[in-house]
Amino acid sequence: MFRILVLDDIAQEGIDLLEATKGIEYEVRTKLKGEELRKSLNEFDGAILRSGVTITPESLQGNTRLRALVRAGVGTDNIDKPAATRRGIVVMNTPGGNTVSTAEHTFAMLLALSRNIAPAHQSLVEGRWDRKAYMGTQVAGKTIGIVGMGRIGREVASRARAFDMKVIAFDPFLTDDQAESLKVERVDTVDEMLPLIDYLTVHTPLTPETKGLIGMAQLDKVKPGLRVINVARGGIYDHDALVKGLESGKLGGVALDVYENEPCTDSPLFKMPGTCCTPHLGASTEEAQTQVAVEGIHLLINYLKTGEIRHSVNVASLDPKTLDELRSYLNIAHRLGLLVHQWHGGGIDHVRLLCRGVVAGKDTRVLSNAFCAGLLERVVEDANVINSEMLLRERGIELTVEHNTEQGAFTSSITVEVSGGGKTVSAGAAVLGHEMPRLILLDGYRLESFLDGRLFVFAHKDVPGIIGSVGTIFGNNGINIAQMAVGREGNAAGGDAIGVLSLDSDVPEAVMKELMSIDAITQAKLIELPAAGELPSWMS
Ligand SMILES: NC(=O)C1=CN([C@@H]2O[C@H](COP(=O)(O)OP(=O)(O)OC[C@H]3O[C@@H](n4cnc5c(N)ncnc54)[C@H](O)[C@@H]3O)[C@@H](O)[C@H]2O)C=CC1
Ligand SMILES: O=C(O)C(=O)COP(=O)(O)O
Repeated sequence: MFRILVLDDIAQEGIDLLEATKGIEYEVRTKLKGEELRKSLNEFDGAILRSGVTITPESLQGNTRLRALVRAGVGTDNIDKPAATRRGIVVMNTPGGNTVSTAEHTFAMLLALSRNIAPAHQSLVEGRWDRKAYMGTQVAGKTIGIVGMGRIGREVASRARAFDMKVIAFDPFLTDDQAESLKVERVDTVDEMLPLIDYLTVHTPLTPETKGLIGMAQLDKVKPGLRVINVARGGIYDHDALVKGLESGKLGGVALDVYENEPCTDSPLFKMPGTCCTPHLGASTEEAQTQVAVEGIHLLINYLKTGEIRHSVNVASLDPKTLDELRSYLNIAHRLGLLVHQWHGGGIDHVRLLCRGVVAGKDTRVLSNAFCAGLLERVVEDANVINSEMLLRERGIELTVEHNTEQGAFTSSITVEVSGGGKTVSAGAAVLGHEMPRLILLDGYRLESFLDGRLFVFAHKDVPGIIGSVGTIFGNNGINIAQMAVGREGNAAGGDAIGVLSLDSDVPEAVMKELMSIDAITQAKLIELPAAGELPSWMS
């Protein structure tokens, strides 16, 4: 049974979906913050939220249960993503669901500003019939500047064109070809468009580059009377510059849907003429809310039940097809991580992963995540496929991933090498048949061994009788050997070799000592791997 927490008001259709899904329990707890939020998050496997709740590092402090946070909407700026990643929590959003509604709201604001809709309505509420005071401006023939030509920016552009407006756009990722096909004029900087435009609308996240995009300095560059609209994120326009711009007439109107601190009920702008403000309503339509709630709940349930990751903003996506194709390779990558961690046994500073054959052409980021999870799992509490690569890099461990799509002896194989403390160990694995993970390489020696359960690994001199001596000690102590593999240097006896025995039971300390006393053995270790067919919780 998975438990899901609904942290914000989401559409009933999303709640109905939770209700109808077997194996899911849910609770709605809105307006949570502080300690109450922290405690609640630790009682659930997944949570869904909108912009009404803020997930800080403190909200996730001590969390051992939560696996996924889904934003029913676009902006995930209210979720501390590094903190979530560190805790192994995948963060997903529903990017397309509210695009059209937000573009429509932008246009509603633009038209409301142009025709003084809000104050004119208010004048009637107050019993005044004053047509002269509310003379407007026609939008046809005017020029609009759009900063951010992503999903919403493009929808706004197409609506502006339908209103016979000229569109000038800035987005660092907008190419000339795209601009041509979108019928917009592309510019290289925001400053370039400022003297040319009658309206400015922004559709970017709040980033260090977009924060204060319109500030005091920009007021000197604008065409006087510019009307500005922000339905993206508070802070993109500098608040004081907006006030100053309206007072001086440099700005002819300000429409805001979003604020630096929300909820925001107290701003000098609300009372100024020439403004039109709404309380973050861009995505608040029945259509958008139904779509983001249903999609968000699907994302949560699919991740918890199958491991499928879509629209993640903090880890690589893992769609059902890729998950299916890679499942057995994720499994061996994870097992290799566990194996080399134990075989190396010391501090690691460099990790190398080589994907070879068919698998090298797939999404190897998830494979390296699975390997890193295995590598850290026994030393870092809660290391998993979501956070392990970040944890590895935070510990100053360098990770390199190489690909070679040429097939070797196997259709696909994964080889890993870890170094540190003057020691390097390596291991390779492949999947035989349908789902049989096999160790095919250890410290450069070719062999073929099981990659599960309890393994006794011993480096030794390839001299006659060594296998017999090891077998006798295990036999005398009632420890059954299920499978045995030996790899050695070249074809001749007498060199260095490595042996891997699969054991049916544990090896007591005293027996290990006895084994280590065999002269020809130079190094031996007992390695614990998941049982055959056992998958880590994040993959099952
Ligand atoms: N008011 C509301 O209720 C809603 C607000 N939003 C906000 O709208 C914004 C845009 O959403 P989408 O279009 O869906 O996102 P998107 O990711 O499709 O588009 C964002 C665009 O901004 C561009 N960009 C990033 N940095 C830039 C910069 N410094 N200068 C110019 N362009 C830059 C990106 O290249 C991208 O094309 C987001 O911040 C989102 O949170 C989204 C939905 C509802
Ligand atoms: O999707 C977004 O980024 C939004 O800003 C919409 O916010 P909301 O879900 O309406 O709180």
